[in-house]
Amino acid sequence: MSTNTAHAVHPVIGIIGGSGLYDIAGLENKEWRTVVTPWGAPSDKLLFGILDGIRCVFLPRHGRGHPLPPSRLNYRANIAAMKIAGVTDIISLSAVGSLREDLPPGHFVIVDQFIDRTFAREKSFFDTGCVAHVSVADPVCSRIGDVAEAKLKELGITYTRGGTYLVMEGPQFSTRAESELYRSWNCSVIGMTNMPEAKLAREAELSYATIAMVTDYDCWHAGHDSVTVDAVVRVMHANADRARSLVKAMIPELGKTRGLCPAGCDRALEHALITAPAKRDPALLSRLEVIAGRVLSV
Ligand SMILES: CSC[C@H]1O[C@H](OP(=O)(O)O)[C@H](O)[C@@H]1O
Ligand SMILES: Nc1ncnc2[nH]cnc12
Repeated sequence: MSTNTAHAVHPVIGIIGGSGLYDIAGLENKEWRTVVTPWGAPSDKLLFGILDGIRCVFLPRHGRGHPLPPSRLNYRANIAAMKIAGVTDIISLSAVGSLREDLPPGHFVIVDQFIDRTFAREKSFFDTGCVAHVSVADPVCSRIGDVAEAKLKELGITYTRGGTYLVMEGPQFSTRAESELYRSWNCSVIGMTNMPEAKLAREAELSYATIAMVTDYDCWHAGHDSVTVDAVVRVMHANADRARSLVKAMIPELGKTRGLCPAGCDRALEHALITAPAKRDPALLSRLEVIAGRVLSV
């Protein structure tokens, strides 16, 4: 890991909790605070606190009590709120269906690719009047993935490093034909939320990684019932303690003072802006300040 102390980063760890994970354990000085963003309201208040001396910020992705479906999440507000809160690194925790025999319920996957099949969501902070194209060739931060892997090993949690997460629109689960199609594409797991979340985190120059927790075999497996919410919730309850232990173990390592992200996540906008300064829309620029002020002000 780079120790470029010329640019010392004191990390603030963001945790986005998915279905079944509406808080995190062990936080001290906890406070739920409203964070206002230029893109509207995030899913809920954010829970600020300290864990092992490291500043942490938790957001329940669907809100406490799960009132929000995947297509109605304000992904831009969620990521902007994390950025405004000073977060540098995001651990995304998600319940997923398995598309592979060797990824049974209870298994954890450190996702490294996505196929984004969502179509009814705002996917960028940028727009007419300020266009940017960031790279998402490697959509997650390998540095966070390395920490996750080391801690999963220490905790004895069965996991797989690497795998493609198919992001569907939902809210209905897949048809069997869709499930088989995604299997033929070599996808590992399926869920409804991590896109555009990961793309937006990249635009906001936040390091982001997904720990996917398998809850079911979707609907393709002849030996298992098709997925239901009951089954997902049952397995998530069993997984939740392990997810909390994992987060608690990752934070001291991720929270160490470091240099710039070796994976480049914190510099994603450096070669991404294309709109000529004279053609930029001042109203959009002022909204973008919290996300891209670092590159827009130079
Ligand atoms: C409750 S099953 C479907 C639901 O669970 C997953 O959410 P998350 O990624 O926030 O854990 C999935 O993507 C669906 O939104
Ligand atoms: N089978 C499945 N499809 C989509 N999202 C899910 N979340 C958990 N299981 C899922």
